[in-house]
Amino acid sequence: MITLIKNARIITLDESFRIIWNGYIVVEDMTFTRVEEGEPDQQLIDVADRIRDARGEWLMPGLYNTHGHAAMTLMRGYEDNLPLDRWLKEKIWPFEGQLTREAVAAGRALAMSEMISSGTIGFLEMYHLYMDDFAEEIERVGMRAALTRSVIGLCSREEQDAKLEESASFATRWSGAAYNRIQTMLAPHAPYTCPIDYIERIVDKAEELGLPVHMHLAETKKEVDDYQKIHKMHPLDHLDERGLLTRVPWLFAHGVHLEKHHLKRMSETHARVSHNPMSNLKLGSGMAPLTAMLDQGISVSIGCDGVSANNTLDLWEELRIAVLLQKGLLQKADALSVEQALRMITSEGASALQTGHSGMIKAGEEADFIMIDATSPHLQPEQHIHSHLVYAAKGSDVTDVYVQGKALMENRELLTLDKERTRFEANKEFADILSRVN
Ligand SMILES: CSC[C@H]1O[C@@H](n2cnc3c(O)ncnc32)[C@H](O)[C@@H]1O
Ligand SMILES: [Zn+2]
Repeated sequence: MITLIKNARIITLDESFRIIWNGYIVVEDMTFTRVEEGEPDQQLIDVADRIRDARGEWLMPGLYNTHGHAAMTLMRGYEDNLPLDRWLKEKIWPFEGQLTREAVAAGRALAMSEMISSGTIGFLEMYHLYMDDFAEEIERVGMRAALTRSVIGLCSREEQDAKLEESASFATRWSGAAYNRIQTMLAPHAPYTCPIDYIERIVDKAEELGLPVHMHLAETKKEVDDYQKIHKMHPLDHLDERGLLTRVPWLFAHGVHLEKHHLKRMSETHARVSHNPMSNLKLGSGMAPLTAMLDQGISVSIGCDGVSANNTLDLWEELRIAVLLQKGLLQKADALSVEQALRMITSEGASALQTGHSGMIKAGEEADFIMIDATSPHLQPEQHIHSHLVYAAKGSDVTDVYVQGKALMENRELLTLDKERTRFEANKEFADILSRVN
């Protein structure tokens, strides 16, 4: 199957960061075979099975959301004013205790629907319920994902081991599935819910299986202060003292309360960070030192976290708040470039998920791309497209989403999810749980 899309503005976000102002792409099965400037020749037109005129729409890499809990879309607006520890203990965990298999599925369908609609093609999922169901659904829907069956270790040694075993067997089962669109990691929830010995056993297992490890880290000051009182050190120093930072590739979520020496160590050990500014603001957790992380050479990508702490899965909004926060906080108008910003939601996100995609538009790469309606007033004049993507674009500007050459959305219509049914199920399941939890 050969698809030709012509008359597109191609925002490659490749190593050269070039824009092809009028060009075309050729997709053969799952792969870009040509990404070129100008008009396609007649020979190409003759062999193409499908030709589409993009009429100047912008064509760019899909976005990556590198930390989240998809089922939590069901809890959108459920609690807006509590800090993390009280939010978890008083609201989230009791609600999650009531989640049925159907409710989890409804929340996840809603999350995927929201992500695809706004141009996100890949995401990291950290959760503990019905992960096989989710993997099967992602395979069917066509997104990319790094999946973790996460564990909380506040239980007996036997229970900890059983959870780790379940986590590892899930990871082994799904690693590389769906033509490599699905990858897996192990994921202790956080240092305050997983004793260090347990984290060490998780790292042992990850090392044995060749998997990365994902964990919430230093999200709130309270959590770090409490940890210091008990262990006399910061959680990251504790991981380092045990030699755990160098044994596996780490992807930490948050990293709000870190000192300079932590950033240096993270850089030295190639730890990655998923920066979640909206969640950190909404839960009153603070603001992560994003610019300092980038200055240290740390690979930083962006995550929306659970919707109940955000309250959307719109990565455009998330990126904008990330950039503006740094500028305001540092009183530095050039704190971050648009190139650094866009890489965080594309190539850095792709590398964090480890699905083997570069997150760039180029020949030879798997054909993942999104298209953006460039006719809206807020994207004019069109000259500074990179700037518009960071400072003006919205999720609703995205019209088309393709992964491995397959359309997940065309002309704003979702093709692998039923939007109306998803909406209905989410409302039904939320109402059902609410009647039991309150
Ligand atoms: C078992 S991992 C999934 C678990 O994590 C909880 N959670 C959601 N958001 C956050 C956050 O920002 N920090 C810490 N924990 C969080 C939630 O209960 C999920 O079920
Ligand atoms: Zn989280």
